[in-house]
Amino acid sequence: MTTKPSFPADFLWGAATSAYQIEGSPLADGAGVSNWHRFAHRPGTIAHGDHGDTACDHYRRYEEDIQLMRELGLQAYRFSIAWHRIFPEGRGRLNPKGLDFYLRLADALNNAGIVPCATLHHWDWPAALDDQGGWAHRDSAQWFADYAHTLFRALDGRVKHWATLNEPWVIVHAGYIEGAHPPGVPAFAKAPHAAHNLLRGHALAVQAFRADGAGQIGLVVNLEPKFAASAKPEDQAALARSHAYMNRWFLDPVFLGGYPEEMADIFGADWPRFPEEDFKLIREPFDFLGINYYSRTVVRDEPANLPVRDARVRQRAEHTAMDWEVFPEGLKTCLTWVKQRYTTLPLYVTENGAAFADPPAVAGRVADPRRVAYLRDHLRAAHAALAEGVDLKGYFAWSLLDNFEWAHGYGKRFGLVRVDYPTGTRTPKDSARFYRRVIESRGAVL
Ligand SMILES: OC[C@@H]1[C@@H](O)[C@H](O)[C@@H](O)c2nc(CNc3ccccc3)cn21
Repeated sequence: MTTKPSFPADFLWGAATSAYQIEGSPLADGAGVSNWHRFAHRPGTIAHGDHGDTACDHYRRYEEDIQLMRELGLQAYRFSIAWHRIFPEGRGRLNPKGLDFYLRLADALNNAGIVPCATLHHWDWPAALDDQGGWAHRDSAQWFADYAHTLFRALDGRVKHWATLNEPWVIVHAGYIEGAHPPGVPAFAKAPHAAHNLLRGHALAVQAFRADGAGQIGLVVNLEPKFAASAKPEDQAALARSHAYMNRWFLDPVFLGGYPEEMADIFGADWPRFPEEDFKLIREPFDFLGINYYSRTVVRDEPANLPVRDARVRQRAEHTAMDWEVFPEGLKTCLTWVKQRYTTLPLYVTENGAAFADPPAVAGRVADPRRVAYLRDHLRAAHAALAEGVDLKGYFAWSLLDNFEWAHGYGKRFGLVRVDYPTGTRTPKDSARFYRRVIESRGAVL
C-alpha cells in the first residue's frame, strides 16, 4: 500500500509568468523600448512573426487574472518586473507610472491573499542597456543593483519574496552564444564576461536588499540533469563538459567560490582571468534557491559541436511540444544534487511545466490529460525529494497562462489556463482543476 503524498502545511503553491511573455502594452505609460520589444520586431527572429505587443494583455487584465488565480486556489504568484517600465533608459530617470503598475499588482495580490513573488529580471530590460554594452559591460552589475535597490524601497511592505535573476544561463547561452535572444548577435568571447557580471549584479542586489529590503531574496537557475549516452571515455568527458556548462557554471561560483575547470576547456583562450575580489562578492549569501526544471538530456561526444563539443541523444520516451523528454525523476535528481553538492538553503521549484498541443476550449473545458500526468508525476518526484530531506518550500507551475514562448512565439502552450488570441479569452484547462485539487488536498490526490 503506497502512502499518499502529503506536503507540509506551509508549502507554498503557486504559478509563474514573466513580464514580456504576458503583459503586452510594451510602451504604455512612459515605458522605454525593451530589448525584447526591439528584438521581436526584427523580422525573422520569432516564429510566425509573433511579438509581445498584446501577449495576454495582462497589463490591462491583471485584476481578471488575479481572480483566476483565486479560482485556482493559488497561494502565491511568481511574476517579473519589466525594468524598462521603471527606468525607460535603463538608469537615471524613474518612470512613476511604470512603477505604479507593480504597486497596483502587488496590492491586488495581497488583497486576494496571494503572496507576490517578484523576479527583478526575467530577460527583458531597456534596449538602451544593450546599446551600452549589455551584460558584457562590467558596469551592468551596478546598473542592475541600482534598479533593484529602487524596487526594494518602492515595493517595501508589498513584496517580501524576491528573486534577482531568472536563469542567467539562458541570458548568456541564448543571448551571447547562440544569438537566439537579445542582443541577438553571437559574441562568444563576451559570454564569460556577461555571466560574470550577471553574478556580480546578483550579489550587489542582495547587498542592497540587506541594506534596504525586507523579506527573502534568492536566485533562480535552470537545471537539467545530464546523462552520458555510453560508458566510452569520450562520452563521459562530454557529460562532464555539458553538466559544467549548464548546471555548474553559475552555482559553483555562488556556493563554492570559483568556476568549473571545464569552462576554460570550453572557452579556451576566450576564458578570462577574473579578479579574486569578484569571487568574494559573488559568494554573498542569499536566502533561497529557485530551481526551474523541465527535462533531462542524454549526451554524447561531438567534437564539431562548439563550444561544448556535445550532442543530444534523443531518447525513446514521451516528449513535449518543445521536444523535451518527459523525465519526472529528473526533478528529484536536481533537488537532491543541489542539497548534496551546494547548500541546505530552502529550495523552491520556481518553474515546472510542459507545452502540449492542447485542443481548443469546448463548452468551457480544455482537455489536457498529458499536462495533468506531467504535473502529477513531477509533483510526486518533488514529494520524494522532500521525503529524502530536501528543504523544499514551494512549487510554481509554469505557467499560469498560455503566453509568448520567446523565439517560439504563441505556438507553444504551457498554461494551466488557455488563452485564445487575439480575444484573450481565458479558459482554465483540466490541469488547472487538477492543480487546485492538489493544493486543496496538500498532495493527497497525487
Ligand atoms: O520554455 C518554457 C519556460 C519559459 O517560458 C520561461 O520564461 C523560462 O524561465 C524557461 N526556462 C526554461 C528552462 N530553461 C531553458 C533551457 C534551455 C533553453 C531554454 C530554456 C523553460 N522556460
